[in-house]
Amino acid sequence: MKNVGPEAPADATYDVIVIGAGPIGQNVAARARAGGLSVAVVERELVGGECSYWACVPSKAMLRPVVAVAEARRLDGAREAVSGSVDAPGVFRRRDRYVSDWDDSGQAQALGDMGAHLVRGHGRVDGPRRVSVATPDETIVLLAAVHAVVVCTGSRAAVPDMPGIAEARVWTNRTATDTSSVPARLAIIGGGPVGVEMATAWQGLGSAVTLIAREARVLPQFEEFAGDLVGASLKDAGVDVRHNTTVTSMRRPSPSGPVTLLLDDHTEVEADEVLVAVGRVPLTGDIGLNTIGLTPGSWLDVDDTCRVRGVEGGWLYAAGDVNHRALLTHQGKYQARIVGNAIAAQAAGRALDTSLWGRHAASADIHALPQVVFSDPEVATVGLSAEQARRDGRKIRVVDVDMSSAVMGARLYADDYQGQARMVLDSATDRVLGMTFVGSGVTELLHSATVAVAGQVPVSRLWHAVPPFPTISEVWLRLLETLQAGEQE
Ligand SMILES: Cc1cc2nc3c(=O)[nH]c(=O)nc-3n(C[C@H](O)[C@H](O)[C@H](O)COP(=O)(O)OP(=O)(O)OC[C@H]3O[C@@H](n4cnc5c(N)ncnc54)[C@H](O)[C@@H]3O)c2cc1C
Ligand SMILES: NC(=O)c1ccc[n+]([C@@H]2O[C@H](COP(=O)([O-])OP(=O)(O)OC[C@H]3O[C@@H](n4cnc5c(N)ncnc54)[C@H](O)[C@@H]3O)[C@@H](O)[C@H]2O)c1
Repeated sequence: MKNVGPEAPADATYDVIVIGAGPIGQNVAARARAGGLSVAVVERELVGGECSYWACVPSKAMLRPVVAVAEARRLDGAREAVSGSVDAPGVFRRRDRYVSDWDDSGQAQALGDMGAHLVRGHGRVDGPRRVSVATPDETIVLLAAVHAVVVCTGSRAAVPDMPGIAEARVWTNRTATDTSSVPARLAIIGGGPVGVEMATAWQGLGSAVTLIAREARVLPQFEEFAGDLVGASLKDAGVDVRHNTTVTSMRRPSPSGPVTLLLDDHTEVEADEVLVAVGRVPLTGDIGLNTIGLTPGSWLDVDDTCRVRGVEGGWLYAAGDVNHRALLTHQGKYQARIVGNAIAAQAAGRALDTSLWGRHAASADIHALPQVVFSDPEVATVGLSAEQARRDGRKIRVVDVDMSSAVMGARLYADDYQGQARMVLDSATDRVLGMTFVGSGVTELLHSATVAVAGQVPVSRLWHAVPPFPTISEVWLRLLETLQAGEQE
C-alpha cells in the first residue's frame, strides 16, 4: 500500500486532482498527463477500484471456466471429454491470479510511471478547487489552482432496508467475487446483470441457486428475447428462477445456520447465503459535496463533457459510475478520455468541440452504448432497443433473425445453437440505431455493431461489408436478407 510516483509539490498544488483510482480515475490521470498536466490521484482503498478487484475482472475470471465447460457439453465429440464437474478451487485460483491476490502494487506503480502523484487516503472536496485527504497519519489539503477536480469515486451495491437483513449478513458483489467456498444453496435477489452473471457462475461452481427476479423476465432492460433465452438457459442449468416477486423479509436465527427469505407471493426460500444484486448507489455521501452546494449521496449531474452542472467556475468534473450515465467500465473510460482531453485542451487555450460526436462530447453514452452480459448464452447489445426507440418517438423498422437455424457459423459453433439477433433501423435514414445479439460466442461480434451504430452506417453500405463463411458474423447477412425480403413483400 505504499505511495509511488513523483514527490508531492511543496505547495500541494496540481493542475488536476482526481478522487478515486478505479479504471476511470486512472484513465483521467493518463489523459491529463498526456496533455502535459500535473496530476494527483487520491485513492482510499485499492488502485484499480471495484472493477479490478470485486466486479468485472473476478466475475469474468470465474464465469469463463463455467461457460467453457457448458459449451463443451453442447458439442458432440467434445462432451465425452468432459466427465467431471467444474473444479471450484481451480476457478478460485484462476480468479485470485487475475485480481493479483487483491494486491494493487502493479496498478499503483503504473500510476507512478505515468508521472501522476498517488495520495493514499479518503478524499473530500473542501470548497472550490480544494480537496482534503484524510491519510492514516494526517489530513492534507491539495489545491487545483487553475484547472480541475475530477470525481471518480464510483458506486457500491444497494442494500435494501428490510426486516432481518442485518442479521442475515447478505453477500454483495464484493462477497460474490472474493469468496472461496461454495455455499450449498445460494439465493440471489435481483435479475439484472449482476444477478444473472452470478447465478451462472455460482450454479456452475456447485451451488443450488434460486434467482428472485422482480420482473416477468430476467435482464428486463434488454430486448425481451434476451431475458427469455437467458432465463430458459438458467433453468436448464438447474437455477430455480422465480419471476414477478421480491423478498419482503429474511431471518437467520442462528449465525451459523441457514437464512429463510419470505417472498411477497407468501412463499419461502431457504438458503445458506443470500446475494443482494438490486443495483448501485453512488459513493458521494462523504466527499464534501455540501461544501460546494451539491447534495451528498446524489448521482452527479453532468453535461456531455462530464462537467458537473451547477458548480460556479466549471472546475468540477465527474466520470464513471458516479455520474450515472452508464455504469460500465468501458464507457466510463471513454468519458475519462473525454474529460482528460477537455481539461488539457482548455489548459492549452484550445476551444472545446462539444458538438454531437465532437472530440469533447460523450455522445456514445446516449447514441451508441455497448454492453455485454457474460451469461450463457451471452447477451451483446449496442444503441437503442426497439422499445427504447419507440419511447423516443422514432419511426423504426425492426429486423429479427433466429440464429439457431439461419446462421451456419452459429450451427457449427455449437450443436443445437440457441440464439437470436435484432437490428433496429431508423425508417427515415435507414441507419442502424441498435443491435442485440444473444447466443454463444456473440460477445466478440458486438464491436461490428458498435461501429455500425456510432458510424451511422446506412444499410446500403452494410451490403458491402461481407462476413466470412462460416462465422457467426453471417448473422449480419441474414439480417439484411430478411430486411430486403420484408421490403419486397
Ligand atoms: C459484479 C459486477 C460485475 C461487473 N462487470 C462488468 C463488466 O463485465 N463490464 C463492465 O463494463 N462493467 C462491469 N461492471 C460495472 C463496473 O464495475 C463499473 O462500471 C466500474 O467499476 C466503474 O468504475 P469507476 O472507476 O467509476 O468506479 P470504481 O471501480 O468503483 O472505482 C472507484 C474508486 O474510487 C475510490 N474511492 C471512492 N470514494 C473515495 C474517496 N472519497 N476518496 C478516495 N477514493 C475513493 C474507491 O476506493 C475505488 O477505488 C460490473 C459491476 C459489478 C458490480
Ligand atoms: N457485464 C456487464 O457489463 C455487467 C455485469 C454486472 C453489472 N454490470 C453493471 O453494474 C450495475 C449494477 O448491476 P445490477 O444487476 O446490480 O443492477 P441493475 O439495476 O442493472 O439490476 C437490478 C435488478 O434488480 C431488480 N430489483 C431492484 N430492487 C429489487 C428488489 N428489492 N427485489 C428484487 N429485485 C429487485 C431491478 O428491477 C433490476 O432488474 C448495472 O448498471 C450493470 O450494467 C455490468
